Amino acid sequence: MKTLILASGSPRRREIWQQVGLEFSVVPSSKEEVITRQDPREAVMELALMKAEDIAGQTERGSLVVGADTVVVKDGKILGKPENEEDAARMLRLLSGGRHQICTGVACILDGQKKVFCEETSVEFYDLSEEEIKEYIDTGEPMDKAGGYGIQGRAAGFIRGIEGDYYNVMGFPIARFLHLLKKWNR
Ligand SMILES: Cc1cn([C@H]2C[C@H](O)[C@@H](COP(=O)(O)OP(=O)(O)OP(=O)(O)O)O2)c(=O)[nH]c1=O
Repeated sequence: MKTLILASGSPRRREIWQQVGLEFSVVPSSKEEVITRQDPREAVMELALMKAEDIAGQTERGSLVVGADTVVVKDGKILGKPENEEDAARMLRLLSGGRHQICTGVACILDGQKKVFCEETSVEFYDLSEEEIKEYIDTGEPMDKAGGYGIQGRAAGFIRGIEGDYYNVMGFPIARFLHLLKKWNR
């Protein structure tokens, strides 16, 4: 097995990798995330690749470096992490009572070889009252998460349904990644 490096500071991604028994090191990229593309799939793949390239330049041969980036997409518009509590409330109001998508881009680099993909999951929210939104923001949970919520936390109570990979919503499509690794090792 190659040396695996997770180029992400996200505690959720670390948990998911640990859950499936991967052995890896964490080396987060400190590159600033600037979304320049309108197309969400292109945007997350570009950012994931930027994070992986940043770390791949500092690693030894034989290291597989993996970067990822997650955004929420509502009516074609990208929602990243909220800038402040008011921004989080705006995002949650937008997501209330409807369906949105989560796009996670994943970029893998091994000795200059690159593989990049994007996984999409659809999530539907129940209607949220202003009081629920305020209470949720008061927990502090929305602030470091795309779209202002965490499906793995209290926002579990907002979810009417989900179509696709749950772990993709949490920030990393683990099964598709492992499938890619198996094919790569052949
Ligand atoms: C929608 C949603 C997002 N998130 C999180 C996953 C990601 O950590 C975060 C999106 O931010 P990202 O910019 O993808 O990742 P990050 O800043 O946490 O880490 P790094 O840049 O070092 O790779 O939102 C959840 O944890 N649960 C959810 O339900």
